[in-house]
Amino acid sequence: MATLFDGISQQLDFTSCGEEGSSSDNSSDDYVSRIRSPRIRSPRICSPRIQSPSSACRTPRAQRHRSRSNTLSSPVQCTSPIPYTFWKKLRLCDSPSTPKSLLSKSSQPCSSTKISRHQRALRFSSVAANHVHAPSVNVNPFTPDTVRRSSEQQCTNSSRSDDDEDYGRRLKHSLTSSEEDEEAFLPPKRRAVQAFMLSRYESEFLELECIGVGEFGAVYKCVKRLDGCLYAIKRSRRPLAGSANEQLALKEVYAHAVLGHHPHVVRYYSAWAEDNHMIIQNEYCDGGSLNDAIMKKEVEGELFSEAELKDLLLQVSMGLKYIHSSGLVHLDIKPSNIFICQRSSTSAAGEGESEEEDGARTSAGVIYKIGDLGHVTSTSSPQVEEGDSRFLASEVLHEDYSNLPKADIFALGLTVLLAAGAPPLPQNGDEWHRLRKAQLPKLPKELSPPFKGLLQLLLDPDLTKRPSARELCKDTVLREERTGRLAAQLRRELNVEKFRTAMLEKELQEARLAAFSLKQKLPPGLNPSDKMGSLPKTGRRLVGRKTARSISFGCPGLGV
Ligand SMILES: Nc1ncnc2c1ncn2[C@@H]1O[C@H](COP(=O)(O)OP(=O)(O)OP(=O)(O)O)[C@@H](O)[C@H]1O
Ligand SMILES: [Mg+2]
Repeated sequence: MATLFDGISQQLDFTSCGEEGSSSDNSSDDYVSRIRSPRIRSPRICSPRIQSPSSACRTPRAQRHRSRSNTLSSPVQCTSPIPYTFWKKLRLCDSPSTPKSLLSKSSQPCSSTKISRHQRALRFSSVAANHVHAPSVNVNPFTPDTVRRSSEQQCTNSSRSDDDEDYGRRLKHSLTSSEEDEEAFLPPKRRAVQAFMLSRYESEFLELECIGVGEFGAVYKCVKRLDGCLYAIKRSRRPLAGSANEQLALKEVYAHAVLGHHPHVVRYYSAWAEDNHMIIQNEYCDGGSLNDAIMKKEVEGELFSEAELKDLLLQVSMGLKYIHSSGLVHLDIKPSNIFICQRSSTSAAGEGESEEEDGARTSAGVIYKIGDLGHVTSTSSPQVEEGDSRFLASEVLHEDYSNLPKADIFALGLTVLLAAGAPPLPQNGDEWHRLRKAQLPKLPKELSPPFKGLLQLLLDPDLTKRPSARELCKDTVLREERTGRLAAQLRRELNVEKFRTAMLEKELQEARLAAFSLKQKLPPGLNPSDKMGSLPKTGRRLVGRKTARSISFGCPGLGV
């Protein structure tokens, strides 16, 4: 996030921030038509549900994966940095094409006169006032309040039919009576993801490159014009309003917003809808995805060491522990949804960071973060949209949602096996079933029996035997590496302190000897201690005669 973009000189020109009513050559129509031109053509995707292991695993995801290579190569998607002449027009302040200026124009169509600061403020407040009447506000289903209310609702009202009309009526009531706020937490008519802002994306960000294409859309590495930091901006592939994908997009935003900051969860900054596309601004992870790292190792003929694999498992477990403790489950854990930050930055440290996370930060210089929250759902009232069938636990396939966190643990086990060099996972067939019986695939390098045993446990068909994320964080097999590293670090620090103490003792000894010989050489009556009065003769001490006197020779804290 904090990396400065230095290849292109940024122009944040505040000097001409000015009068939005002033004339300009730039036509806003031209601008709007430009931003409306679709960037991405997506292939058709069929129904997302999985019915049985054999047919199932040919999920839309599988098709998406196949189509990804095609889409990746499309030059249309990977927009290169906007030419200078183009983005110069999109600067924050003086462009007539910014959302702000377009807003002003629309609210005062015939004005070509300059607008005073005061007038402008009034105009904006009247625009805001108009929006006070806008009725629809999304209800985030993952906030603790909503989860509590919806489960209470389920208990007390299990027989009630929740048809749309009913929700509409309740939502209407909730808007008219503050006492009926409770009602607003029932499933509302959602605010559609629609174009209600002009291109904030282009005015606030400079697109550098396309860094990934997935089910949801394309992800771009961008620099924010205002703060100069890098972000990953995820943009939905196709217009979303009313589409099934709208739900996925909203889920991702809801989950991010509720989760807040954690060192092992990709950080979320903002989200908005633009030209019917959902746009999500996330932390940019400079090491790419774990999938990229695995492929790179494969190409180079290298393997993750067992210590690295344990570190991966431990870090992702910490992220999962956080997600699960928030009453949510990820349901799409896989290498392409785990991101890597190479730097050991302070941004890795998040709120509520505990000792174990602190350890993660200082360990190997690589921080793993869970991303892509498009499948997140709550554990108490799950709405399951199965993720990639290759990583799907069989209980989820059989619609047993009683312990969904353990499905994440299962997927994490397979993720670590892939990092350990396992062959590509099957989407169905015998091998698919063997993995669900905890039969590990052949690995290019044997793992130690305790670690292998732990991985086997993660895949256990009896989900109660799979350790929870919390238990994994404490597991001695995973922590021994870290404990060993910590012990070595402490040993180094101890040695430094010992050396420092020895040096101080030596200096002290020399100083005492020097003082003693000086005292010997001086004639009686010229004893410096007498002159300075700091060392009165024993017989003359009036106070503290029985206590030993200490003298400092420039070694603070060390008494003689
Ligand atoms: N924060 C990020 N930092 C760096 N790269 C990212 C980031 N977010 C996404 N990417 C890249 O974009 C790819 C797709 O992102 P993401 O998984 O969020 O989208 P998706 O459409 O849900 O993908 P999929 O369908 O494969 O799960 C990732 O595999 C990764 O290569
Ligand atoms: Mg993904």
